[in-house]
Amino acid sequence: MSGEKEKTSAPSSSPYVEFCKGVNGHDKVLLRESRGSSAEVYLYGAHVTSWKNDHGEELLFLSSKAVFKPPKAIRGGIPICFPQFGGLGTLDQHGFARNRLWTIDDDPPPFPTNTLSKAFVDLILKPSEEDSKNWPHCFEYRLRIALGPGGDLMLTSRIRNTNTEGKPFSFTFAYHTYFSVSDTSEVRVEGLETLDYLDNLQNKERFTEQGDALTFESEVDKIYLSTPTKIAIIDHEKKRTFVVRKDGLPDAVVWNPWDKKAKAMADFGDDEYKHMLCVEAAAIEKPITLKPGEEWKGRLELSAVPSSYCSGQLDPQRVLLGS
Ligand SMILES: O=P(O)(O)OC[C@H]1O[C@H](O)[C@H](O)[C@@H](O)[C@@H]1O
Repeated sequence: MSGEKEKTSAPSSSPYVEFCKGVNGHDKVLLRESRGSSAEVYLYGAHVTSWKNDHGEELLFLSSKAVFKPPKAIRGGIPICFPQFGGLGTLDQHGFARNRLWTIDDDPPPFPTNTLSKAFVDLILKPSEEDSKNWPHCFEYRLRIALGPGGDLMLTSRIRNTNTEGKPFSFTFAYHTYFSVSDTSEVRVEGLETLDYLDNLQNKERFTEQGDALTFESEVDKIYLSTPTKIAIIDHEKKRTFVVRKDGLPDAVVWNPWDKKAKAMADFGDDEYKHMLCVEAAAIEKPITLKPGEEWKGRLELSAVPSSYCSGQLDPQRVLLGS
């Protein structure tokens, strides 16, 4: 019958997955694990904006000045940088995936995973007309965001070249994670010592990192190359260690804007640089090339474990070398 309102099949919520509205009415998905951990992701940018442990503590940094208004990307959480990291190409900074409205993928191809997580959502992005003008490639980008039984946050990207005329394409990529920290002066990063890096503050010149954990006293913007699958971010004050586990992502960007750049960013509080650190699992030095039909998978697994040197509960080296 004409005029009948078309029924949209709103996805059905469950105790583990709730579809709701967030800031400025943007569609948001809430993931909840049975022991109390939770995460939030906006369909805009497929952007994780919150990840809380089972005590309800927020583990990701989200700027108090974040603008939830397209085309601006949300400042904080885990922006998706695809199909271009930074200014390494002809597209806008970090590509367009973080500035697009993704949709729920209600019929994803089978997902080879060993997690029993019920708290997950599958999102999908395909190129718009506009995107195809600037980046003339056919792709399907499927992203699964899941909370593991222990509250770990897992992001799995599957990007397939769906081009039918035989054209391959290449891209660079990052999960641009903003970790919430007590104070940058209390933070050290283990796992990147002695590695080579490109310094974005020195014309991307290549250097070799010194031999012990990274500490922070000024602006840092470094692309570490061929990094281990595990990196530890130790917050001494909070007695908490973030463990970044990554697969298919050989590089890692470490970024803190510090005071001058913080003041220059309208969507970032002047003092917020003290309470965040970006450690971004990435594929930058060697762009990923896909032939038609080929699929790339990039996995990020974040966990937050109690760590206190005095109690000897956690030795970062054990975490890095352990399972
Ligand atoms: O402001 P954005 O476009 O989100 O970029 C924020 C930052 O992202 C990455 O960390 C880059 O290495 C930095 O050079 C850039 O400033």
